[in-house]
Amino acid sequence: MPQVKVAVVGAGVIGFSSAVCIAESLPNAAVTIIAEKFSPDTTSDGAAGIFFAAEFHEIPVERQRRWFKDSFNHLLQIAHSAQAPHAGVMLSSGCQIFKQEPAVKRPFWADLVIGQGDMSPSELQRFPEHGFGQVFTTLKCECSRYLPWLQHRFIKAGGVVEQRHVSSLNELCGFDLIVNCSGLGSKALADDSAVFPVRGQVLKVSAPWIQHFIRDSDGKTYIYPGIESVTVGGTRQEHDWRLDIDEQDTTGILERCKKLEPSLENAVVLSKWVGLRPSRKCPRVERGVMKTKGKNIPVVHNYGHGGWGVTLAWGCAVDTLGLVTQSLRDIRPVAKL
Ligand SMILES: Cc1cc2nc3c(=O)[nH]c(=O)nc-3n(C[C@H](O)[C@H](O)[C@H](O)COP(=O)(O)OP(=O)(O)OC[C@H]3O[C@@H](n4cnc5c(N)ncnc54)[C@H](O)[C@@H]3O)c2cc1C
Ligand SMILES: O=C(O)CCC(=O)C(=O)O
Repeated sequence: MPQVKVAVVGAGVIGFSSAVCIAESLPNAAVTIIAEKFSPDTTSDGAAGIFFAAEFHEIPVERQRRWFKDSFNHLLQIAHSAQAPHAGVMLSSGCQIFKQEPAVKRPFWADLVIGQGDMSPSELQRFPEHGFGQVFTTLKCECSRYLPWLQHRFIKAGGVVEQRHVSSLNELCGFDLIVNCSGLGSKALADDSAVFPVRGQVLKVSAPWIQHFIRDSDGKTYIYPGIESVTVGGTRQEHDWRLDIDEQDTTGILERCKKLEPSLENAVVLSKWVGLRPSRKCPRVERGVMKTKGKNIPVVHNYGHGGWGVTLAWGCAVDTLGLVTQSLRDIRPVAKL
């Protein structure tokens, strides 16, 4: 019989990863995921889902390496299994190109992906405006498949799913512990003014001959072949809440991407999409407490992953599980978890 009631707010890649980790690891926790939007309507659903990350300067790099490594190794196992197409996970090889050689040539995750190395001058000839590049094989996780797959796993582990808007975490005072994975919603739910949107527009095109990804290091031009289509992007517009398609952005994306991959001239545009990255100076993965109706309810926050939520989701979920376990030990020291 479950002894502790846990609410996870948010059904994007951060919420579902956390909920699955908790439900599968703590058999005595009854876990309910509560969210306004589920797949296919979350921000996570539209992400290209490439495993890549920028460094957050306020978080120890070792912690970020652990997030990346835990995520990468977990999804690599899925990529090498028969579950891969169902989960939307695949290996993806390609290059990141730079106008000039960067000051930091090796990102913190360089040795955690596969076969990272510098491009040779002859490989770079394809990109006359770029003077430096790196090739590597990483993962791509398409959340429009991954989220339903995680939901299935969550329900199999005894999890319960509830669709509704939460106006305040106080509404959840019937639970013993709350895990807040509400992304941009944390601006209101956690009263966190540091959370802001970074608007991103991408297109999905049909171009099955494109097999390798290309990313300009400015983060605004990328071509990511996926399971059924190629994602081309993008934009990074800070504090921009517009969710409608901007046709000027569409034109700019196609022009920039065709400069890197001229054969896109023959691609057919299948769809256009805008998402708001739940951004913050750095993600918040930490314990807090909510005082309500004379009770202290532990809250574990896991939000604010900006443009890297798919990449960091499993690693942050493992950290979240650790924080949940510590919090439950504080409130139920003798209970079996
Ligand atoms: C164009 C674009 C491309 C991207 N590409 C990549 C990529 O290639 N690789 C990568 O790693 N990342 C990428 N990202 C970033 C990634 O999409 C995000 O970091 C990730 O989706 C964040 O996940 P999340 O679960 O925190 O948020 P979301 O997916 O936004 O989920 C938030 C959840 O919280 C719920 N919620 C919020 N407020 C409330 C409330 N008050 N009541 C109830 N429910 C609430 C929502 O309904 C939703 O279920 C991209 C983003 C964009 C926009
Ligand atoms: O930046 C990238 O290369 C991948 C896409 C992404 O993470 C984003 O647009 O947020």
